[in-house]
Amino acid sequence: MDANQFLIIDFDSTFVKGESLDILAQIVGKRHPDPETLENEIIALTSRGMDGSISFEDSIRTRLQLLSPRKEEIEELTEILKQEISDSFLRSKEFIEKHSGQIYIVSSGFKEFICPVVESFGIPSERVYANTFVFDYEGNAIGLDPSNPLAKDAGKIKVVERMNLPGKRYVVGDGFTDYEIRQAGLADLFFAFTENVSREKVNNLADHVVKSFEEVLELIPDSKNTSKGLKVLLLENVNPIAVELFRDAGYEVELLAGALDETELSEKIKGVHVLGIRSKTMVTKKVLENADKLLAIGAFCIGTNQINVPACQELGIAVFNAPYSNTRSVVELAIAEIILLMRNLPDSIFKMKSGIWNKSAKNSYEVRGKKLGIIGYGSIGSQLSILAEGLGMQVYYYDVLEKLALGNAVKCTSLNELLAISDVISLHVDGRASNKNLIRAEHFDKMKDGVIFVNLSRGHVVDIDALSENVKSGKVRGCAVDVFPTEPKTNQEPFESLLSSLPNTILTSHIGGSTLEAQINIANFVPNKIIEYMQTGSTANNVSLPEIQLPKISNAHRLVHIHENVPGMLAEVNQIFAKHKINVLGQYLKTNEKIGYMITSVDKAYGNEVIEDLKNIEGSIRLRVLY
Ligand SMILES: NC(=O)C1=CN([C@@H]2O[C@H](COP(=O)(O)OP(=O)(O)OC[C@H]3O[C@@H](n4cnc5c(N)ncnc54)[C@H](O)[C@@H]3O)[C@@H](O)[C@H]2O)C=CC1
Ligand SMILES: O=C(O)C(=O)COP(=O)(O)O
Repeated sequence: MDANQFLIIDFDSTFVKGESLDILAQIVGKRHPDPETLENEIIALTSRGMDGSISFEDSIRTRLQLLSPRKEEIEELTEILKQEISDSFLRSKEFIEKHSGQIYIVSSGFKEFICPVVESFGIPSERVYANTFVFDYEGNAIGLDPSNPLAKDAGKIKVVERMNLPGKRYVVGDGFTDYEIRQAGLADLFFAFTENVSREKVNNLADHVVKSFEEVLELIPDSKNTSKGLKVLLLENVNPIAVELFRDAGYEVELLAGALDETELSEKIKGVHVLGIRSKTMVTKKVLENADKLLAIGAFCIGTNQINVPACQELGIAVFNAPYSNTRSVVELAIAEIILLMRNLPDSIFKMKSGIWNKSAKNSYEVRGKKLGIIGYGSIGSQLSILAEGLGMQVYYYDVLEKLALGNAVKCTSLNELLAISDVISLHVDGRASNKNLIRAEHFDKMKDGVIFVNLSRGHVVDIDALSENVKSGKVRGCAVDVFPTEPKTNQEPFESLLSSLPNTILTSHIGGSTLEAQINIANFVPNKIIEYMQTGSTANNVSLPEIQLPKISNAHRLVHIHENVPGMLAEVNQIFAKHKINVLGQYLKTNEKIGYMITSVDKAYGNEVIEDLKNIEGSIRLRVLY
């Protein structure tokens, strides 16, 4: 626990297992004419006071009048309570002793029996806020000190207000009066403690319902680690650096070597807050329907076509990728393959390995002076353009978007123009669905005879049957293919392709971006973006939500509200802040055609109702609270 964090703990049914006055009723009952009725009356009054159905003041006064305990009976109660400390508090004794300076007991019970119990945990009486008895001259408790705020309704609120603790305050208790502290905006979180008793009404109002004190400690958002309890699932052998980064940031990480299919992932995704994948894992609508906790997806690669991004957008899930981390690796492989294919080397390398010497210049050419046609002039295409020019190639490109021609590259105004002019064709379009079979039989017909064809983009972009036919016929003199319509999920699964037995053909196992440099770059880039998003709400570089870049917050809360982009949303949100008298420190809103992404920084004081009201606005998709 950080030095600026404070725990405010209730006593009855929280620190100890039972309700002190109920136990006292049993003790007093020994000298009472009708002990059973007395006990039942006390229990009923305690319970009604606890769940808020009668005022606390009435509940405690009536109970005291009924009991009128004697001093020695209170001492007997103290001894019983020492034996009745809640199990999880006993287990956490060392923690409590260590942090006792930040732990306060705030109870509507009585100091006379609370102090001796909690003192053994290192909590001194100065940090116990509770009522005190008023005794008559015979030693009978006849009332309670009326000047103590805890003797009245809303007493806990007054006490905590006066304590004025300088930092984050977390209230742990089982009763409505404990929740009231949070409701009054005087606590940052309220934990409904159910180890001994569970009150539905109170649980419904809590930030967290916990079964033990250890659970409270797990959930306390310590300022260095706001990610406790958040789960990250990483698939497809993402570089271990990513695992380290997430773990260092406090996440619980599971790393699997291969991809998962839709059914497997639909099961595995449950309870996961962050999913990390590469190009193989399909994040479909069905997977997303099962993703009950998912906040962000990291594509540890460039392409995001494997993710249903529109569905993520509708669900308010942020999707991040690494748009430039493996660009150079793909380009270098493309260059290498173009040179190998122009020299007709793949087959002769293979022959040498089988002991066949074939020194010949047949079908072997330099790349210098040849025309390279690049389809898709994005990051990879344009980088290839520069390197290929460095080798003396004449570059032509075609892109659906207007792109700046780098160096001496020449823009083609149509795909057909590029196909007809190029000696080498290299595909670098993205994997959007409409690019399925972008290159098919009719396009091969338009290419030069003896063309070299390279595809390092996505498998479904090329009609494999048509490519195979054209390699067989010699129309395509050589091809390199790194990506396939169907690829194995793991290195253990077999690979089959029509292209396997073709001449002058290089087949690689989707390793265009698989260099150590690229994988290290990606493993640093993606987790950092996701961690930043989770901590600050910044969506810079994400591909599903509107982009907002924000600094870290201190001494404030940030409420992230993702909603349908409908008119009046900003006004509705701000009406709720106004209604609850919330001070807005800063507000940022960005929309796209479908959704709005709004971040509001507020000062610390806000109650659970604000959250509920914001969630209930029609068109709300998701609400996150950042500390
Ligand atoms: N083999 C591998 O290991 C790798 C493959 N890739 C693939 O390469 C693709 C391209 O990567 P970047 O260049 O970084 O992406 P990018 O988004 O910067 O570039 C793609 C370009 O293709 C253009 N385009 C899309 N459809 C087109 C069409 N039908 N005709 C003409 N132009 C079209 C776009 O306008 C864009 O300029 C990725 O989306 C990914 O699928 C990326 C990295 C590694
Ligand atoms: O970056 C991309 O889009 C790729 O295709 C590389 O995918 P990978 O991470 O090697 O599965």
